[in-house]
Amino acid sequence: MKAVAKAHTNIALIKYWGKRNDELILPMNNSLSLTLDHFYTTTEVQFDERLANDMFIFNGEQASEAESTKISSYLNMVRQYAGVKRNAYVRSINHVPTSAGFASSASGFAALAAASTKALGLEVDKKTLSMLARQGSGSACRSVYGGFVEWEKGNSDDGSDSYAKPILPEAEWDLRVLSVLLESKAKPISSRKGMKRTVETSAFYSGWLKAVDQELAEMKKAIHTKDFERLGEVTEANALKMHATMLGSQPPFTYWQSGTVSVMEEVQQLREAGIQAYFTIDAGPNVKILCLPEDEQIVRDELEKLPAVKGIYGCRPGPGIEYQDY
Ligand SMILES: O=C(O)C[C@@](O)(CF)CCOP(=O)(O)OP(=O)(O)O
Repeated sequence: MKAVAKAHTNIALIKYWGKRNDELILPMNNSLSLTLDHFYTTTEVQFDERLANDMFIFNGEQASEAESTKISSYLNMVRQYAGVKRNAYVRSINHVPTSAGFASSASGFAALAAASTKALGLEVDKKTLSMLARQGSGSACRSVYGGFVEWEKGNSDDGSDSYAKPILPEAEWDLRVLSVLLESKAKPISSRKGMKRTVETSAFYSGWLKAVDQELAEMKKAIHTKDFERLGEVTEANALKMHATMLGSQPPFTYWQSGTVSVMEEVQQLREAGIQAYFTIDAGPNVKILCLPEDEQIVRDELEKLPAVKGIYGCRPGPGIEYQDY
């Protein structure tokens, strides 16, 4: 059987930063994200007993050795879950401007989880799909739903209570997320490595955990009351706390570059001029800016003046996983 699924990227507003179980990808804290419309992955999966081994075509090319190993071990987990041994043909296309600074692992593993289970004829509910996607990459579990989504960290050792749940559908609040692409020099430390070093060595990690639940509660209140100013304030404060934990790690590290800081300063100046713009930053130098639709153009105009800005991609709240006919 063959199946095709489409999953969108998401941007965390309350960050997932730190695991309590590396193997099952179980987080230390709850996180909350917004699924985006523009950036997505479409993945086709076909299981066929005639295949001698798994085959991957990624963005039209044979996947690298490292990529193939990663996907194959993920498919082994799905095969074990389904009780089958057949190999698979996987064709994935990332509609994410490769350098846009949006990690495509979230949309990639969400689409792979959906297409592989569907290709095996499994009817999995969204909770199960979220738990399967989580085992590919933590943030992928949130892309199962559209709009605002919370990832419940869970407390069990087997991860059976660690999955995403919808908070507010994408059609309910029309915001903008501008992904600002900066000239990035060094290859940042991967989020997986970065969070591991932080959990194991950071002098500030306990402060992160102490603050995050309160910030999450404040953000959920801001979403339910559509208080954009509060949403932005909490988003920015949470991102800064996450990045502060890295500065307290051994050895210390940061993803920020001079261009990152120049965008942060511009956002502060926009607010002083009365424009409601707020930033968040993930495991890389690029910055994502939250603003209201009516302010998108002025925010773009000001950011484009910055020498470090190489591109700006505008996104709106996007949908959850979709299966495609073929
Ligand atoms: O997205 C967020 O909540 C915050 C971050 O982007 C901050 F940078 C981390 C995402 O980590 P991910 O790539 O999911 O890690 P994995 O589970 O080790 O694969």
